Amino acid sequence: MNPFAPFEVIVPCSTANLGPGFDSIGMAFNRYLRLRFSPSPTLDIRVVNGDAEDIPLDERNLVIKVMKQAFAEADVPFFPFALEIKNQIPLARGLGSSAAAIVGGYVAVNHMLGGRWSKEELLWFTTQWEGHPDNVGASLYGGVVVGSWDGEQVHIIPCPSPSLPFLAVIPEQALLTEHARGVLPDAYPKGQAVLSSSRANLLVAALLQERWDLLSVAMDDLFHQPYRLSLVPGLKEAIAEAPLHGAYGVALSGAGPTLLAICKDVAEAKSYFRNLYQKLDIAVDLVELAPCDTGAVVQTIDQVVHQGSA
Ligand SMILES: Nc1ncnc2c1ncn2[C@@H]1O[C@H](COP(=O)(O)OP(=O)(O)O)[C@@H](O)[C@H]1O
Ligand SMILES: N[C@@H](CCOP(=O)(O)O)C(=O)O
Repeated sequence: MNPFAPFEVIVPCSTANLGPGFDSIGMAFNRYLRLRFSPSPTLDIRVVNGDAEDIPLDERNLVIKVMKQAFAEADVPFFPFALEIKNQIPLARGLGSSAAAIVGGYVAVNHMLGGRWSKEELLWFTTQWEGHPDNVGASLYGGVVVGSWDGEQVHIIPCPSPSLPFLAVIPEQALLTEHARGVLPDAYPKGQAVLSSSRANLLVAALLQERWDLLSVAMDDLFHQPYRLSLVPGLKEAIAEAPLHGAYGVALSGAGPTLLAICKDVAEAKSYFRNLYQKLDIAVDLVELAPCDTGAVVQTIDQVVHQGSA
């Protein structure tokens, strides 16, 4: 058994895409995955509370798979420990639960190994695992991130979060990201790609210049949302109607089925979404979220350690 002082990794959830920023833009919010590690002679995984009832409590657990890979990258043999999972991030709803687990696993190994990896290296490892930098970038850095990954190199620019109310509309039915990526085309007609890319550019400029009036146009996407409409009841109506009912803009959160509304009047938006999903006979949680501007942290008994050297 390798001795280490007990510690906790705290990782924020994330939304990805914000519409046309597909696989590129992410944003962190104040719902967290907490992983508490302590020494143990055997691998002992417990879910203390929260949304993690369906996850395996053995070596098939995503956090453990990621940690084994991280130890292998570091050329250090894996050793057992006790892990308590407290999870506020709903699973398979488009709020980056898997990215949080991946970031949490790498950050934990980095801490156990004395912080050998920089933040950029942690971003590279976690992006390679997830296949896109939007969720892992947000969970690692916090705030809004704009990034790019070509399969070899990853670049992320963290930007400030908008000071606006955010509303997550979280349906009870799960949707695995793998399934929602499977419905996307392999190629796009030029006009469609150019228009969607121009909206992504407009979105970044609108966020930086606080041009909230442009969000409904700038969040209109042609890369993924049209193909996911059939998997997400309510998405089509919400895109057309929510900007008339308290939202500056609305998008599918990640691969869905959660919708994320950036609000000018959160009470009006809540009332709109409540009515919409009542008509569709789908149970939803309406959750107000606040931006999380710090990414993953490690907390020991007496200190908070921000991850990776800058
Ligand atoms: N805390 C966790 N511990 C272990 N596995 C997790 C954890 N969080 C998520 N997962 C795994 O990730 C899956 C969901 O990932 P995904 O389909 O990408 O959805 P999302 O990331 O949008 O929540 C879960 O079904 C589970 O297998
Ligand atoms: N860009 C990805 C984001 C997936 O996010 P998740 O939270 O649903 O895993 C995509 O749109 O597929």
